[in-house]
Amino acid sequence: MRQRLFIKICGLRTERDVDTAVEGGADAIGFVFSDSPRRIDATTAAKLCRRVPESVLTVGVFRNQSLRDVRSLANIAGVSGIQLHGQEGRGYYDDLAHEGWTLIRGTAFSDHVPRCGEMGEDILLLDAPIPGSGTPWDWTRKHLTSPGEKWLLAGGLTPDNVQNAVEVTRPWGVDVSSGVEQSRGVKDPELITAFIKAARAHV
Ligand SMILES: O=C(O)c1ccccc1N[C@@H]1O[C@H](COP(=O)(O)O)[C@@H](O)[C@H]1O
Repeated sequence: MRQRLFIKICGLRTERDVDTAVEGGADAIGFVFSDSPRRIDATTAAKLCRRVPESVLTVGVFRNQSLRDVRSLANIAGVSGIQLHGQEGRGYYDDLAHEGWTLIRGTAFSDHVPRCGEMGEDILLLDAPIPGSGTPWDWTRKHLTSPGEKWLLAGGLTPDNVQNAVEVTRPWGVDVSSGVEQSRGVKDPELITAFIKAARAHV
């Protein structure tokens, strides 16, 4: 039997959107703490995190920020996971290891398929070159090499294409931001619900 697909909804900023994702069955939700139209301050994220059951992973998303800022913002928000989406090196991951966070490494897909765990991450996220842009990459090339067990497909996913994307690439999970928005940075609850339903409808 096929394993349950892990679903992360990223770039949340309101109580309504957090509740919709959790009630819809998301396994993880993301808060963006780097430059982005979805950026949220850590105090607001902390209030939102308090609405989320422990079974749902709360993730702070960072990009080329200092370790000091990452630790500080993640602690204030009270997230359980840290997603690094820049050029953070192995030493950066080593510094964060053993501090109790689930570490997600976001990286653009290229001809060299990275392996989950090679930088010390718990989950690998394969994305388009510009994260959060809503641009899909050529998923059909992924199957040339498997990136390992725990990897998330991301980049331009929508309620309309996620089922096909999952069937083609067979990821451990999926991550979406733009594809569940009514305008840049503004989530659409109906699209969040539709995305989760469509992602879980794969065969
Ligand atoms: O969403 C952002 O603005 C963002 C900023 C900095 C790093 C990562 C960001 N988002 C991540 O991008 C992917 C895919 O997004 P999309 O569905 O193509 O819009 C997702 O994993 C977000 O975590």
